[in-house]
Amino acid sequence: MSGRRFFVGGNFKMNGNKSSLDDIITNLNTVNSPETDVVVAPSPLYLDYVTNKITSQVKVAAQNCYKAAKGAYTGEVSPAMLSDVGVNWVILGHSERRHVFNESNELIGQKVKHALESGLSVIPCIGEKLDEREAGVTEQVVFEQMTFIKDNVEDWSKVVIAYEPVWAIGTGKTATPGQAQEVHEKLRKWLADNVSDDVSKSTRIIYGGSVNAGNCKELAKGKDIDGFLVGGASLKPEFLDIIKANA
Ligand SMILES: O=C(CO)COP(=O)(O)O
Repeated sequence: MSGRRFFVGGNFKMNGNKSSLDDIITNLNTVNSPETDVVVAPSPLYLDYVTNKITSQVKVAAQNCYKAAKGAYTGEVSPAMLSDVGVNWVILGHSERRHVFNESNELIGQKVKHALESGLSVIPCIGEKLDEREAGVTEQVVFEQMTFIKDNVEDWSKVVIAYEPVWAIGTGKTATPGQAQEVHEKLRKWLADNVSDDVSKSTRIIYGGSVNAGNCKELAKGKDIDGFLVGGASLKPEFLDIIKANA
């Protein structure tokens, strides 16, 4: 056993309203998986709503935040504001932030730094696009993304890395357990070589990209796969099965 607690995140993306969130919360409030960390990330508008209704066994994350505590940044949310409403986790550098909203490695690094300094735990996301995988540069891409993250982290106990190959997100095309494990193993070695053995052994690396109730058990067998970041299936009752994938 690795000693790394299984971790399952649900990224609701820009989905849900009060009524559908109520259904999801009712379902999640039946969760009984004390050995697993469960975190859900609703739209920022509903963070307070979900935080107030969900069982304390499930933590709440933001899907993004800015790199400053306050100021003239129209439309942005700060880590200080998240803490103020009881949200202690944030996803940063998600593929949609990188590729739809053009967030750079530099900006993501700055956000990671500020969020950690503000006391949040972070889930930085990395992953290659299809053309990059086909060109054989997956490692190069994810290692470069990791470098910008690493340079901004002091306390790795507050970091869960999410490997999400862009070509597997929302496409129904999951990485095979072998493909996912291969990259996770390389990322763990990268952590050993570039940070420390301790950090490599203790940091959770979770997989995201079309995870569902049908494929989660096989994926969870990968020795370097410490859980999942789930999109579409986290909005459905099957999310509970994914939470129990390693049981
Ligand atoms: O982007 C994801 C989670 O952050 C994955 O999304 P899907 O599970 O919908 O492919």
